[in-house]
Amino acid sequence: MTVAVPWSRSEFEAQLRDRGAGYHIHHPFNVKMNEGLLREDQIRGWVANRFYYQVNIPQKDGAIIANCPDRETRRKWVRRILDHDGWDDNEGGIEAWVRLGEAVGLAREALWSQRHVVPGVRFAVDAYVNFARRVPWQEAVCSSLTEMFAPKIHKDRLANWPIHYGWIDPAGLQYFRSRISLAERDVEHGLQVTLDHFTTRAQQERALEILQFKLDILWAMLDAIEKAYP
Ligand SMILES: O=C(O)c1cc(C(=O)O)c2c(n1)C(=O)C(=O)c1cc(C(=O)O)[nH]c1-2
Repeated sequence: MTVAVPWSRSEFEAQLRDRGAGYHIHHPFNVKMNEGLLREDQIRGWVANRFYYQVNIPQKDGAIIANCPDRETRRKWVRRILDHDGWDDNEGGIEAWVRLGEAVGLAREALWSQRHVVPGVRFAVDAYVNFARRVPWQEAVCSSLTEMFAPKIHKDRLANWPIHYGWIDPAGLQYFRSRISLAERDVEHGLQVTLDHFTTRAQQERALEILQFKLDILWAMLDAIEKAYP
């Protein structure tokens, strides 16, 4: 039996980055959003449904920490929880998302009630959190690497929403602005863990499968949102 040679670190990273072709930036609903083709109720539907992702991210990151015996990793990973939940005077990403909601005409209570969250979005997000709970922490870290592709999607929104959606107060877009540098920092750490841990060719291929699983979660969310707001 021949055993495939592992990819070099840089080739492995290139393979991971190639998976960006399947990122939800290319989903028809996101393409329409970016081109200014969505109605107000469709934008509101997306914001209300994505809130379910936002509020679950800290629980997902808490699950990774709960499974991780390495103090150095935990010291870095815990920042992600604070980024979303906030601390002291920093209101955090979840509150910034609520402000985005208000800017598109959704009451704070409408977001927090989660009454607009459709089943497909709930199932997809829950699958992500449950994955992080049950797999080795390095695999859960790997699943966060869709964030490699997120700065571009945030930048697109910052560039295009003010042009196409004049009815949205640009101050509401602060969440997207804040995520660009945070995502870059997160990816640097997540990639380092992934490149260090998945070293045999079989493990590297497993990492690509994990990344695809996460890409599918994001894609399935937009499928469900697109269907709910035709
Ligand atoms: O708006 C987006 O398209 C998008 C995508 C992703 C992603 O790729 O998972 C994240 C975010 N935003 C985001 O804001 C965020 O905080 C975040 C955390 C994570 C993660 O997997 O830990 N992904 C993402």
